[in-house]
Amino acid sequence: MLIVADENIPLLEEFFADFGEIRRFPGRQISRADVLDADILLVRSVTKVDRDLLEGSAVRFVGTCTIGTDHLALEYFQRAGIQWSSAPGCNARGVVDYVLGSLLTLAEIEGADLTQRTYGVVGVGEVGGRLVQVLRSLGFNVLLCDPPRQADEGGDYVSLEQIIEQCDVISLHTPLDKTGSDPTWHLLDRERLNQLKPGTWLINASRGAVVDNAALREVLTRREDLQAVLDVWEGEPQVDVELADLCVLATPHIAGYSLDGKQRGTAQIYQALCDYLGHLPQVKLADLLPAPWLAKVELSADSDPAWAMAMLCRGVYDPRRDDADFRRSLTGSVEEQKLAFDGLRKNYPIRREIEGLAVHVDGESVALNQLVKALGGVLVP
Ligand SMILES: NC(=O)c1ccc[n+]([C@@H]2O[C@H](COP(=O)([O-])OP(=O)(O)OC[C@H]3O[C@@H](n4cnc5c(N)ncnc54)[C@H](O)[C@@H]3O)[C@@H](O)[C@H]2O)c1
Ligand SMILES: O=C(O)[C@H](O)[C@H](O)COP(=O)(O)O
Repeated sequence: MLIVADENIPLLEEFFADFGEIRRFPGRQISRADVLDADILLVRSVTKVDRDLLEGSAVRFVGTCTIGTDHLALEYFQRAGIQWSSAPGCNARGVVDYVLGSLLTLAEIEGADLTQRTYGVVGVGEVGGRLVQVLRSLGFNVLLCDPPRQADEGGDYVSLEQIIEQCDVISLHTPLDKTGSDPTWHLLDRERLNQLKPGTWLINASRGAVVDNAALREVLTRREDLQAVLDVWEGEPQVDVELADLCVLATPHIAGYSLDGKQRGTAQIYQALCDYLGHLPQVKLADLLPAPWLAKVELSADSDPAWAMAMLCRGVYDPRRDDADFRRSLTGSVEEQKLAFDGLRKNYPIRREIEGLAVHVDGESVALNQLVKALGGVLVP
């Protein structure tokens, strides 16, 4: 069996070597010729997998080791009888950690109290759902917007208009969808961006085109009260440098790039391929994931909870480093910038997740115990 794979998929050898030959290519360059004889195609988000790529090839299974599926032509797969799988939720926690780190930076710059703000989560699926859970467990006021879920399940949802009207912080977690009953392409268009409440913080770690980037640049230029954090960009790997300059944090689509998230993505596609082929899975992620460098944190029971939150989150992950690396890369020619965007992602440093962090609180503190649990940490004796 021939497997063609994006070279940036971690643990390819460990998970897939037993199935046959693996040929690796840079994800953006996988071509018709490369996949012609392949049985299996394994990609990440940067490979557009459509009829142009696959027609006439032997590919019968496509696995994307990512949450997003906007790079896959799913209707064509169905017509052509090609099985596929994505990796739902694999790196959702990494995105939550990114949002938490961004909130800490925004609060520091603005002198704001995170407990006093109203949060709007737009898209309450794998990522948004986990984010809502963490924010609410921290005692924050959170409004939810998810028209498809609202239509299916009813419940405690508000409209995007209400989010824009009432929220101090808006975090976007929808898929990128140009069609359907609730399209998200330019969900935040010029009109909606202009309506943002004074002082709104806007975070986009979903897909670049969920926000009209040109309109955002124009609005941020006029309105100094707004603060934006962007991890994703229209036209990646090319980035609007002026827009990046206007953002508080700007990063090269790495919100979900925890080691755990990336390896989980591979493991989920391995499981899906085993199901497709009727194989009994032999490889377990738990045997491959290394122990985290930060093994355990000790907090004194009289620590200030706001300080403790910053320590715990930033001790595991602080997006300011990614922001600094990215900004340094935005100085060369457009071609150099595009290469740097991919280079920063390819050579991304090891980063782990807050969930599962072992924390010992030395003494009695209900507030600290609640904080650790809210962040997903594990209280240890
Ligand atoms: N930056 C990163 O590194 C990174 C990492 C992981 C995921 N993502 C992206 O984040 C997004 C969310 O991922 P997910 O796993 O939570 O997806 P998901 O499919 O689990 O959840 C998306 C939610 O958005 C809702 N939704 C759809 N259209 C909507 C609309 N018009 N308004 C409001 N809500 C709408 C859906 O009903 C669903 O509940 C995706 O675009 C994904 O590609 C980015
Ligand atoms: O959709 C996803 O899972 C994320 O956006 C993921 O971080 C994309 O990473 P890439 O496939 O571009 O390496």
